[in-house]
Amino acid sequence: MLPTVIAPSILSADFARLGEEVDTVLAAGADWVHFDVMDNHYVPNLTIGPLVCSALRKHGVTAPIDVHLMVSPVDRIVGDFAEAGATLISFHPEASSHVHRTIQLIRAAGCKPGLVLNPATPVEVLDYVLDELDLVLLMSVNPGFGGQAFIPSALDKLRAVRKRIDASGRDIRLEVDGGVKPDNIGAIAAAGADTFVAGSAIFGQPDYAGVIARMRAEVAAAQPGAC
Ligand SMILES: O=C(CO)[C@H](O)[C@H](O)COP(=O)(O)O
Ligand SMILES: [Fe+2]
Repeated sequence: MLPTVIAPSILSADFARLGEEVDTVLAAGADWVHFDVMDNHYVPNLTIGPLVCSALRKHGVTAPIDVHLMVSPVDRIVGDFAEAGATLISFHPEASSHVHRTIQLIRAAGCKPGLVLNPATPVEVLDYVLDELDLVLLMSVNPGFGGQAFIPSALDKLRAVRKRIDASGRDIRLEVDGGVKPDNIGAIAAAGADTFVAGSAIFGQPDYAGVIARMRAEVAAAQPGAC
């Protein structure tokens, strides 16, 4: 199992103080910044784009920026995010006419590619492309909004994807996104996730360091050997 990554979703941060919020959450022990891009087309919400990613880099953020593109069509925006300083770029297969090509586009732009599975997207979408990926992002809510409840069937799906990743023999991260909280992260970790997105659970209360520490402790208890 790869080392645990906690990736706070800035969707739930105070956008009026975004640089400060990101500094604070990283100082509180977060590993990555999860950056949700919504286009009011693929999902019924509109958020932030490459300008904001680049502004965070200019502000001095050096942590990995984990860009989750909920944008259709996706290809045209990949280069803009690579230039803006994205580290990882994940996209939904439904938003690409040629999934393999989009993965190559992300890698050629110098970023790590991830494929996102919605709650109703079958795991077979990973057939033929898993070996090309650095990350599988499994949605445990329908994309578009923060603060939704974790969909329990995501646990079985995590186990199924974990098996495929282990069988591949490659260091592919398994990230879970949506409704992750200190009281369910242990079960999520036990099902095979190593990378945890949490928005409202972290930014929704004042002690970011306390929540992150609790999450790490729950993961460590569920996955002996994880840190
Ligand atoms: O991709 C997302 C929504 O589409 C967000 O990353 C996700 O919902 C995180 O927020 P929360 O932890 O509050 O559920
Ligand atoms: Fe996300």
